[in-house]
Amino acid sequence: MIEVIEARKRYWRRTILQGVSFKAEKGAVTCLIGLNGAGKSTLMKAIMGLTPLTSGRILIDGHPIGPAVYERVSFIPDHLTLPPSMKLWEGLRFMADFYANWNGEKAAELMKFFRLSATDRIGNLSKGTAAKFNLVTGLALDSDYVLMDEPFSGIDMFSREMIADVFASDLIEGRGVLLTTHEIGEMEHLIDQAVLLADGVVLRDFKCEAMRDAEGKSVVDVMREAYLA
Ligand SMILES: Nc1ncnc2c1ncn2[C@@H]1O[C@H](COP(=O)(O)OP(=O)(O)OP(=O)(O)O)[C@@H](O)[C@H]1O
Repeated sequence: MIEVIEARKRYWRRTILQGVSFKAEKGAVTCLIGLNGAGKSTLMKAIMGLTPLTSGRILIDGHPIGPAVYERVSFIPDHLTLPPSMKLWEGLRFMADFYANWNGEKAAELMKFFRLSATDRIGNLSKGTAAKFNLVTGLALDSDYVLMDEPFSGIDMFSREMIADVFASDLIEGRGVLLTTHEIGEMEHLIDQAVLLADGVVLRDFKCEAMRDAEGKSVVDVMREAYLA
């Protein structure tokens, strides 16, 4: 389980997170929702140790974040970070050389799943294809948790469906997924838990199925209530 406990973050004089707490369970898809600038990416980066919290704690399966736990968590940012001059196969080789927990078989399976061509150059990929390759590089790491920042952003409907299929496949099963997205409508059925952020605090934190069963509300319904109230 990823536990974020009373996370506070200040950039200079601006307070972005004012005591955010939530849990993202293994085997579940947890979605961080918030309007632009709510601090979603900041939280993701803090979990990966890429930006320090001003105060608060983050635990992965009970252990404070640090080098020992990073192999168990992979982070898929909202853009590809591999050099544009590389061909896809070179990017995969780079990942294999760099990460001890790289799983070549999984990478090959994902390349096939997304119908990507290993001889294409990263810099020439369309936005949606780059997003798919970005997912390949993150999901082919054998990690217990996967963090994804806006995996559906700017991607056409069919590519989104393809990415959604990965969520339902054994490539994800058993792992904990924490993602941010603006495209909540179509992706709602993939999400187990939603955490709504605003003004640096958690407005709502709920299990989607229980919310549907108990109150007949979709995630979008709860978002309307929370953000338009
Ligand atoms: N390095 C930084 N220095 C100063 N301010 C920053 C820095 N990084 C982020 N911020 C500010 O922190 C706030 C939260 O940013 P963050 O990227 O976490 O939001 P977000 O919820 O991911 O937004 P979006 O939905 O637009 O991606 C924003 O107002 C942003 O301008």
